[in-house]
Amino acid sequence: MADPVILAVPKGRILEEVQPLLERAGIRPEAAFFDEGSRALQFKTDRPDIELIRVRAFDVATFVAHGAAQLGIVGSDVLMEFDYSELYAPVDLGIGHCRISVAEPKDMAAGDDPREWSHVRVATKYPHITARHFEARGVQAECVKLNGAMEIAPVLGLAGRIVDLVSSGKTLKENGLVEVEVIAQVSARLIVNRAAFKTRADTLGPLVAAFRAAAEELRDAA
Ligand SMILES: Nc1ncnc2c1ncn2[C@@H]1O[C@H](COP(=O)(O)OP(=O)(O)OP(=O)(O)O)[C@@H](O)[C@H]1O
Ligand SMILES: O=P(O)(O)OC[C@H]1O[C@H](OP(=O)(O)OP(=O)(O)O)[C@H](O)[C@@H]1O
Repeated sequence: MADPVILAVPKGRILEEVQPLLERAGIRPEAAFFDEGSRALQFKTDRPDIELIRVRAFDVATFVAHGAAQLGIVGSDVLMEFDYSELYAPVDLGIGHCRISVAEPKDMAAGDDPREWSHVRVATKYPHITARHFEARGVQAECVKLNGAMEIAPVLGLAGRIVDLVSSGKTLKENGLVEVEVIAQVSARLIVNRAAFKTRADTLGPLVAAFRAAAEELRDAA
């Protein structure tokens, strides 16, 4: 039998929303997959032709782009940041909804007009998205790359503004920040390695179709 297809899934907050999607797509992972306490990284499913790996969100795209995994589930924020030509993103899965935004301290926003910015210093996990956004606006942007907890940067003077994901707005609020510009809406996508999509079309074609149908069913049920 051919090697199993590897589906890369991000650990963390998306995992909960992935569960009904996998179920509807007809893939039942072994129990340890949904156990956040499990230290295993690779998991079997009830289908001998499909295995799962659980990796960091940004790394899902890397595994699939290099063909180490053939399929992945990843936020469109990650695809916007890396722009991998080896990836094909055929299905919007309708989960992991949030937006990527510019935020600044509440006090600063009171007397600030983003249309008047000429230079900004921004703390972010997304330096490429940030650079592209401000370049298109004709604003000179200096990025400080962080891997998390961007919200603490303005109060400590690391950068006046941040670019980060916002969903309920709770994280911004609790850190005295307000959203001043929305850069893009974000949701999770199914990604496929382009070369594998050709060489393993018999397995990957039906799987892409199953995820498309599962996402539509969940959208209709919502
Ligand atoms: N507040 C949110 N609401 C909805 N979706 C989100 C939210 N935050 C992140 N996401 C989505 O989930 C993905 C993973 O985000 P998460 O915050 O779990 O990553 P992380 O904890 O920074 O990852 P890691 O620490 O593993 O690198 C993001 O790429 C994004 O698409
Ligand atoms: O608007 P909210 O609903 O508050 O969500 C926004 C927060 O969610 C994400 O972080 P997450 O909780 O995934 O934590 P992490 O990035 O620190 O892992 C994001 O980086 C924000 O900090």
